[in-house]
Amino acid sequence: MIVTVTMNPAIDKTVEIGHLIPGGLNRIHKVEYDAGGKGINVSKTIRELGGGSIATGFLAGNAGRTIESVLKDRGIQSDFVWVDGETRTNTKVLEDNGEVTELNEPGPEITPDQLDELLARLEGYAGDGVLFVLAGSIPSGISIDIYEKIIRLLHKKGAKVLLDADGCMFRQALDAGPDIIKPNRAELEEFMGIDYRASDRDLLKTARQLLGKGVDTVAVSMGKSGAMFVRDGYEVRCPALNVKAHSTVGAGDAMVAALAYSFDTKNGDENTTRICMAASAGAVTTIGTKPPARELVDELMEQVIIEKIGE
Ligand SMILES: Nc1ncnc2c1ncn2[C@@H]1O[C@H](COP(=O)(O)OP(=O)(O)O)[C@@H](O)[C@H]1O
Ligand SMILES: O=P(O)(O)OC[C@H]1O[C@](O)(COP(=O)(O)O)[C@@H](O)[C@@H]1O
Repeated sequence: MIVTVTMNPAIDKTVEIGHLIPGGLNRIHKVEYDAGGKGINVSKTIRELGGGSIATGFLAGNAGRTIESVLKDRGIQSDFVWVDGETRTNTKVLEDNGEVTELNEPGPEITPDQLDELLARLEGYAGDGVLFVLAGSIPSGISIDIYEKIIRLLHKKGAKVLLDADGCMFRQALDAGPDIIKPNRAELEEFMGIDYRASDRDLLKTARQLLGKGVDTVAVSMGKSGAMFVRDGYEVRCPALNVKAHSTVGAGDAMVAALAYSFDTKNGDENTTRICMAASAGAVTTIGTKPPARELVDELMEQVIIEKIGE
């Protein structure tokens, strides 16, 4: 069983413009709305891949109701804690050259009781064979060590955790030894404390260090440069697939979904790598943050090139 946890869901509003003029008048020629937020995107992609998950976290207001009904329509079970205020809207400004500027809102305020309610629900789902996906930012009112706390809580119950977080939350959560992580290049560079582009060798070295902290699998996504998959006895690098890019927003979530789906279906290392590369490339071809269709993922899996990088 997979449980996705989205503490800070969002309606993703993708606006397409020719070229963004900061400080000027920008006319939008297309708008697309999606039920989003990292864990929710993961649940949507798992569904497309043919798997199932329960989506939980916090929802609020009209935007929250829209997200809940989208999930229902897609056949995804949801169990959110309802809070006051309004679930955020994240605006993605997509230019003709493919560049995306993201404006992500902070999200509603969460009270200690509401957080306790979510923790109780997570504990209720936890057990052997259950994978929790903890993904994305946290709304106000919640301290940055929350993922670390949740990982410890879930591990006590025998569950596994896939973490996709950035900044301090990522760093702090590592102390609890999440089982699978998917940092992107920038997140790993920030963790390494460097302000230049890390080489593949640097990224590999850091990924190996993370394995030493109790992490079982590190997937480092590197945008159009592909990805690296590192676990004990399996170290590979894959160039990105050649697809017609529309919006790269949601590509990372699709990779997380493929990792979770693979864990749940006990896919081997090579198949996991293939489906991660295919699902994430597929997500790049879709409009807004829509998940890729399974048929496309199957086609793309055939094109994945896996290069061994171990020394
Ligand atoms: N332009 C692209 N063409 C093909 N695949 C891409 C492209 N951009 C991203 N991807 C795929 O999506 C994965 C995740 O993208 P990335 O931008 O690293 O993640 P995130 O969305 O978390 O920042 C990459 O590892 C790659 O497989
Ligand atoms: O919780 P955060 O870090 O603000 O991120 C939320 C945003 O990330 C997304 O899930 C996309 O993430 P990726 O591009 O990393 O896959 C959007 O749907 C959402 O608006």
